[in-house]
Amino acid sequence: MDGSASSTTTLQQPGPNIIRLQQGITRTVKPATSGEKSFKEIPVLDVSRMYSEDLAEREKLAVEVRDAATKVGFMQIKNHGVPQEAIDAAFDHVKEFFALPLDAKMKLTQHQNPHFLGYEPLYETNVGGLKRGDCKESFSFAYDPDDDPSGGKDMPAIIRRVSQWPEPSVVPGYREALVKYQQSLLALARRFIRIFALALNLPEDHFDKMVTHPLAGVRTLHYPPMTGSDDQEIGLGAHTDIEFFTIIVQTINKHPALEVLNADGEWIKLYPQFGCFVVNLSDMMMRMTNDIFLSTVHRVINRGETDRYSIPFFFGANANELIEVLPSCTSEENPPKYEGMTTYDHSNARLRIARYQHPNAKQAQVFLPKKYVVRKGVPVFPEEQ
Ligand SMILES: O=C(O)CCC(=O)C(=O)O
Ligand SMILES: [Fe+2]
Repeated sequence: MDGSASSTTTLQQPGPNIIRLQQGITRTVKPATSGEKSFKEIPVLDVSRMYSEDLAEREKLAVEVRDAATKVGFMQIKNHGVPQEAIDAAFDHVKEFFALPLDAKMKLTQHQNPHFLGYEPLYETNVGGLKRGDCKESFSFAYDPDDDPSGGKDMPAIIRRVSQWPEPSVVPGYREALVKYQQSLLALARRFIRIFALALNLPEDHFDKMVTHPLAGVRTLHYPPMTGSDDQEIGLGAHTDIEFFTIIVQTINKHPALEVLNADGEWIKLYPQFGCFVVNLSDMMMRMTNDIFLSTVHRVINRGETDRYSIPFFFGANANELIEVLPSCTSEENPPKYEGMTTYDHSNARLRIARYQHPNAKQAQVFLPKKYVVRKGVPVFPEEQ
């Protein structure tokens, strides 16, 4: 699904400090040498200032975001403006859905959807290359321009992803509650990306035209308590996410479950605070910023006896947008490390590797035809029109 966990993989270690993830991505985790200590906790930011009329307030927040983005790649955000009722309603319906018998859920299997949308049962992915794999089940749905009151109009049909939903009688109100939650998160993400623009020394509206029909998919997740006493399963193995950033809400259980890898190779537990979202930067953000902003490796382990639920919202640019390294992130000593790439090509490649059991994963990759590629809404290859 859009921007979802790259369900990456295997912690093989070719060298003592190199983590090799499934997509051929490696992360070097080495003790910080610059005198600056690697992070030991995840910062909490009060983001109410993004709604301030006062630019100076928004800029102060941008400084904090830049600090978290360059040092940690993760943050918790409080006072984000999403009503608690929308969150509660989403969780109520998510719990009801996952409590259905397996055959009812399998009617929505991702294998019958070309865009990897729908239901994925326990152990379908195996991010860590373990004997049993990832002890989680999920349901994913995509951005639908018809549900977006503030955008969607210029979305080419070729990049539209159609979701599958349960019949309304199966879990009454499921689709409505989740789409409502998605809309709230979309509004939040469009606001928050303006703070990222400031944090990157860009005009505040720099990204606005790039997120008019964005990747804004949602994945609902259920992690039952892990059963095995061995270490042959995990909730979700170590990976990085795909798009610009992910916004996660989670049930708060006795044992924290989400863990974030620091530069010393230590797994730092994220203690979720009530009323906060977790925001983690993802690979397209890291690529666009020439590795200045970090897309940090993370994993989930559900210890204890309680079921855990979480709802990540994956936010990326319009799929037909060409993403290039930002000039504000380069210099003579630090030239661009990456070529431009559309969000479409980037995400599809990643999803296919992660969902290796999906029938489409084996077909040759399809790239977005050049005539659809835009830079802030303007065709990049007008001669192809
Ligand atoms: O369940 C969580 O808290 C995190 C899930 C996650 O990392 C993902 O879906 O990419
Ligand atoms: Fe993730």
